[in-house]
Amino acid sequence: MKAVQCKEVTKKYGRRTALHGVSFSMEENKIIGLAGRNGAGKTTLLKILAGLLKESDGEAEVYGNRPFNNLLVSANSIYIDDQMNFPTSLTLKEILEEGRRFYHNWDHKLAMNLFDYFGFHPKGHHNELSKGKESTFNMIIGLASRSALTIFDEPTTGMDAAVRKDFYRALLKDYLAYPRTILLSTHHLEEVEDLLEEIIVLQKGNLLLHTSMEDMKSYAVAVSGRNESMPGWMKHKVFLYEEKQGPYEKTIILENDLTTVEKEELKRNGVQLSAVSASDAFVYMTAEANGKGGLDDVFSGHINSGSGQKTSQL
Ligand SMILES: Nc1ncnc2c1ncn2[C@@H]1O[C@H](COP(=O)(O)OP(=O)(O)OP(=O)(O)O)[C@@H](O)[C@H]1O
Repeated sequence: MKAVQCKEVTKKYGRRTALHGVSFSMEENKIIGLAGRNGAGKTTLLKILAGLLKESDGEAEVYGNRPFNNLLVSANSIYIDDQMNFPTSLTLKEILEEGRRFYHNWDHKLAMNLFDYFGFHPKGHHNELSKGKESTFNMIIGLASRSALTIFDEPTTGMDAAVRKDFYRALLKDYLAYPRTILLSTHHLEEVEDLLEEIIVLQKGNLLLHTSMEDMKSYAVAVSGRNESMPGWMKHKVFLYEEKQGPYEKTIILENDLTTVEKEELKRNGVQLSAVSASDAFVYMTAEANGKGGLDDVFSGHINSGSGQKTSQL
C-alpha cells in the first residue's frame, strides 16, 4: 500500500497559492527528504499530510485515508515541528506519559532512555527549554511514537552539531529496527543525504523533482575548462549554473545526461569533469533566475535598488 498519495494537491491561503497541483506518491517504510527554498510550500504540504490543514483542491491520502480531521490518520501519524505547544501545567515527564497514552506503538523505554541521555530534568517544563532543547525533546516524542507516518518538519532547529548528529543516528537506528515511513523536511541536505532513500524537491509550490537519493547524487556534473574547449553540442544541454573564471575559462553545472562519447570528447579537449554533491545539485536546481544578478553583483553595486537608483559601491 502507498503510505502517501497526493493527486493535484493545491493549497490556497486567501489569494496566495502555496501549492500548485502537486502529485506524487510514497511507498511505505522509507525515509524520504523534503527540500525546497524558503516559502516553497514544505510546511504546507506536511501539514496537509498530517491532517492539520485541508487541501483547497485535489486529494491527499495517507494509507488510503483523507487526513484532514481524521482520527484514524491522527492516531497513526505524528507531525513534529519547532512550534509544538504542550499544556504548561505538565512536566516533561508527564508529557511523555501522555504520549504513551495516545500513541499505540509508543516505546516508553526508548523515550526515557533518550530523555536521560539528553539530560532532561523530569520536573522541567517545555516552555522553559532553550530552542535546541525544545527541538530535542520534540524529536524524542517523534521517535518514541513509532507512528506509521512520522513527519519531521525542520526537526533540528536550534540543535548544536553534536545533538544533530545524535538525532540522525538515533533516527536511523530506530528506523532500521522498526521500519516506518519517515518524511523529513530540511534545509541541511548535506547532513541527511546519507540517511535518505528518496528526495522530493518543491519549488514555489510546484513539485520539481521526486527521485531516489542515488539518482540525486549523480543528478548534476561540473564541467570546467577553456571556453573554446567546450564543444558546440553543449548548448543543447540543461545548464543549472554557469560561472566565468576570467575571460578564457568557465565552469558549467549541467544536468548529468552526458553520454560516454560526450565525456570522452570533453576529456580529450582538456575539459575537467567533476561530481556535484546532492546538496549542491539542490542549490543549483533551485537557484532563482530573478533577473537581479548574483550576490556578487550586490557587493559590486550592480543591482538597481527599488527606486531605480544604482546602489553605491561598497
Ligand atoms: N497561514 C498562512 N497564511 C498565508 N500565507 C501563508 C500561510 N502559511 C504559509 N503561507 C505562504 O505559503 C507559502 C508556502 O509557505 P510554507 O511555510 O509552506 O513554505 P516552506 O517551504 O515551509 O518555507 P520555509 O522553508 O521558509 O519554512 C509561502 O509563500 C508562505 O508565505
